[in-house]
Amino acid sequence: MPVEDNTREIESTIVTDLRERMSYGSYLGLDTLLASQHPRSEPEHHDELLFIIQHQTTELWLKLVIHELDDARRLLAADDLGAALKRIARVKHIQEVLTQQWSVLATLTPTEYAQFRGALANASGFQSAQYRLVEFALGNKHERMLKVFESSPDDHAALAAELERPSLYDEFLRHLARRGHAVPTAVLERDVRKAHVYSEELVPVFQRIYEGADDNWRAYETCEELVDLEDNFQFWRFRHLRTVTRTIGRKTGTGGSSGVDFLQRALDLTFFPELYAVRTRIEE
Ligand code: HEM
Ligand SMILES: N[C@@H](CC(=O)c1ccccc1NC=O)C(=O)O
Repeated sequence: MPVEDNTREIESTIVTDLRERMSYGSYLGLDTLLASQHPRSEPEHHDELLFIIQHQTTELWLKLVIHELDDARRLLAADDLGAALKRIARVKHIQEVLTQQWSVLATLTPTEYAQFRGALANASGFQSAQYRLVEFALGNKHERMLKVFESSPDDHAALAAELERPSLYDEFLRHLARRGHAVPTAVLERDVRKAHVYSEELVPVFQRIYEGADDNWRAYETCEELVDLEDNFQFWRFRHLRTVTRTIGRKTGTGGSSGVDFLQRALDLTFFPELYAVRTRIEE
């Protein structure tokens, strides 16, 4: 039943004196967070705030993705597959939010973007340290990507450390080997500083897991979670590519790349190639 004045009574027990107490804003650090949007266009272009917030929200979610992937790797190394799966499931949901979020930026027309693009100078998403950390954590290592971070020592150090760490896939494959699966030695002893490359000998390992799913349920489930993760990552890359195409066409990127052609080539990259290869071998 709607009340007459259409106003909710503020209950008398509600805490209103926050002088000596921790508040919502102080807990969340909102003074810093909400003072961190600095449009560069002059006079300020209305749509630059959208552009900044779209990137900042992405970076916040990427921070959580890194946190979850770090813990998923720790749990895989401890052979705790069930807990690792929970972390991966959360990452999948974040990826879905990030992919959906492109529709907000798609409200930016090419004309509007052109009016403040100059203010971005040579800044580019290519310089996102957290995005590169996630790519590395998933196994798309590329040492030369570090060069662009030489001017920010903390980011450079974080990426250099990540380059040396086994990826999520490396940890899963090591776990499978400990459980008696015939993961090739060359795969287990690979140089983790390099991108994972397709191993023909690894496919039968997954074939056995898929054929005997009932006996390897957790491993089977993890395989499927990883496929979801890679699919989701590609969906994000695709939406980025389409947004770039509709916003700047075939212009070169502010980061110096060819633009859409460069981004298109990222769609040929794969994190877990054997998990896709095994599908061809599933008996009918
Ligand atoms: C109108 C919006 C956007 C345009 C026109 C655009 C354009 C581009 C272009 C041309 C590149 C290639 C590098 C370069 O030369 O600059 C690039 C890379 C990249 N952008 Fe964007 N971008 C947009 C929005 C975003 C957003 C919202 C994010 C989220 C953080 C983002 C993240 C990235 C990342 C991570 C890369 C590197 C991709 C890779 O290495 O494969 N971009 N972008
Ligand atoms: N590379 C984009 C500029 C851009 O999108 C951007 C600029 C500054 C900070 C983040 C960005 N996002 C993704 O590349 C362009 O060429 O228009």
